[in-house]
Amino acid sequence: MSEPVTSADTENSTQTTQSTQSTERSTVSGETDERIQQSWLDYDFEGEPKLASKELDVHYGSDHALKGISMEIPKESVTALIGPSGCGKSTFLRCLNRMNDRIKAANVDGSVTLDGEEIYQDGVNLVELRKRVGMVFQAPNPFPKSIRDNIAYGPRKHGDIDTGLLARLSGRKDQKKEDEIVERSLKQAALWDEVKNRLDDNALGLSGGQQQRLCIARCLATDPEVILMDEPASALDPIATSKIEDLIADLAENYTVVVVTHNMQQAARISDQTAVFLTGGELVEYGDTDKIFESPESQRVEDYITGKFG
Ligand SMILES: Nc1ncnc2c1ncn2[C@@H]1O[C@H](COP(=O)(O)OP(=O)(O)OP(=O)(O)O)[C@@H](O)[C@H]1O
Repeated sequence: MSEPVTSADTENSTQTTQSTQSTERSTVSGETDERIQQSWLDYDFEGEPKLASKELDVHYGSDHALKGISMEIPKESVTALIGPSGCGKSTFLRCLNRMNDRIKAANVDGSVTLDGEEIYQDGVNLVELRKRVGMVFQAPNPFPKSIRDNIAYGPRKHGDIDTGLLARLSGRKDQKKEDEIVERSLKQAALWDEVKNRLDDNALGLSGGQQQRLCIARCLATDPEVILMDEPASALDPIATSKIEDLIADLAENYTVVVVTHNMQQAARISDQTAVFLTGGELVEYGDTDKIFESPESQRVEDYITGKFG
């Protein structure tokens, strides 16, 4: 097991030994504060982790946004990342498919592995990585193209659908493959029945909830293994939100889903495990969702989930 890298506060020092590796005492604002150094790498689950971060630090210039995050994410499950605004949830999510590489000020140190392979090593093909680890954003962002073109865009770009001259001239076979991918992806995203008769309409004509399911279908079309979702339902009404939540539960049967949410009830409803980040970019607690919400180890986590701050 690797070294403890993340610290967390508790007042009730009844922590299980499962994730506690050493303790030290310090005084904060005159009050006794038990600081516990913890590694969340030993969160106990069956099988190999799909993703693992080790001692992951992110700076934006001099701003230390994530501090020594170590955790393992089980495959084919839903992992929720919760915590107050600015605690680094989105930053952590973006580390999992190297989207932070696109942010000039971002400096990432530490390790992230996908199926045991380091994604921060030289020579990693970022297009291939982001095909395996897809992403869905907060605001639905369909391309201003037809529903069909939105779904087929990725597979065409990755060469899963041949768009070369020969394919275009011989036509039918390639069209059949495209039709199959479009239908499969829309069905997986629970949108097929609503759009099957208007695949050539502009995607911007769909409702917000439909657009978000289209974006999920677009992500699924390239056959990812992991789906990262950054507050995928925060812009949607309750009915559309409930459809997205049902969809996330279904997707977890075949995909590893990591979802950032501000909504704690949503995290409790949809996730198998929950990671609680708190101000300062620390991962304070990580474990089974039921345990986190019913009997967290950390007083700070309890205060956060009971609404005392955040
Ligand atoms: N592109 C960026 N450039 C500079 N600083 C950034 C950038 N993105 C995030 N930060 C900073 O990093 C810290 C963590 O931000 P992040 O967006 O990851 O938090 P979050 O928990 O997802 O917040 P929210 O819930 O409000 O979306 C914040 O202090 C934020 O200001």
